Amino acid sequence: MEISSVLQGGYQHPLSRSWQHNKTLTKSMLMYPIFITDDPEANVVIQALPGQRRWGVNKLEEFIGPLVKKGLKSVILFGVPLKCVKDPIGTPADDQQGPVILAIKKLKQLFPSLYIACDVCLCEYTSHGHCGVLNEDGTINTLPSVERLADVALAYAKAGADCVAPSDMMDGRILAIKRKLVDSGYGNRCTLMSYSAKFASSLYGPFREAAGSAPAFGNRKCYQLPPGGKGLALRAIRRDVNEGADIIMVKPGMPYLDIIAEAARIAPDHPLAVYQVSGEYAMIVAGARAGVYDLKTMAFESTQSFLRAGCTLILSYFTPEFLDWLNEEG
Ligand SMILES: NCc1[nH]cc(CCC(=O)O)c1CC(=O)O
Ligand SMILES: [Zn+2]
Ligand SMILES: [Zn+2]
Repeated sequence: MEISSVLQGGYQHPLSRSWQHNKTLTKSMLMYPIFITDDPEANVVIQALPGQRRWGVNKLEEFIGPLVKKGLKSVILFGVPLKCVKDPIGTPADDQQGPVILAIKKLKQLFPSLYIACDVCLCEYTSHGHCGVLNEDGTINTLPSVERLADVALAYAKAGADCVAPSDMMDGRILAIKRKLVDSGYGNRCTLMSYSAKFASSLYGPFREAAGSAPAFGNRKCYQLPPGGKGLALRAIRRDVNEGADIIMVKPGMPYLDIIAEAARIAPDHPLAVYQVSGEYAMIVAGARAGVYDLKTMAFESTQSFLRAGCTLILSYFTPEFLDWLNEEG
């Protein structure tokens, strides 16, 4: 055999195997998505998302405390308002007594060093369930949409959020949010993470059940990207870089690894996040339950693929499991 044919000597030991990884998963790369509802005592199982719950503000200490002890570094909050009155402009999104703003303040007080990101969107708060403000004919009205999103983002920043993350996909919202943060003195106090390449995916189903955010009519195809639209995704990433995003995100993860790799190439100077979304998580859990693979092995394989493609940050519902699994790995 030719000398150059022999590769196996380079990964014969667990340690030398680990040196072959471009990057190895660490706890600081994980951001945990959590659902906060407006019953302060809530601790409610979400059927569609095995192992995940809707939490009330008064339960955050018992929920998050043990995870922080295990090394949890960051969370991203999603509001699930069940009691509020929704309206066409999503007024409850920045209600000072709403679940997200109360949760930011509570978490900051309980866990001062926990990094708190907030999803910024209107769909959980609008009567029509769309992510922006609409014209009479049901199309998106862009300018009031981005104005409203910027107000919501600023309200979260003022409440103490370390990061605001708009997931709405309205045109121009990164610029509008960045400008508002800067003009209000939060430009150096709050990260702007853009869901830049967010595709119109089948994999958001469990989330929409969890958050009660399915659109009342139509779909999100006029703002979320077509799954085959690589060029459009790259334009959206370049645009958001130019508009002032601090972190770029690709979403979902596993079916879009090529987009992650392209994003790492065209935005090499920005941290790159991936959202392993609700449907990916549910699919991985269901596969393990059906005996297709071992859950832990598959979950690690999924994150290895994200890191290999170029991610620096992973939003995952597996975060609590990874904290345990990474402790076992030593
Ligand atoms: N703007 C709403 C939003 N923010 C995050 C997700 C998906 C997250 C997940 O599936 O885990 C969605 C769903 C959607 O756009 O319909
Ligand atoms: Zn939305
Ligand atoms: Zn969202």
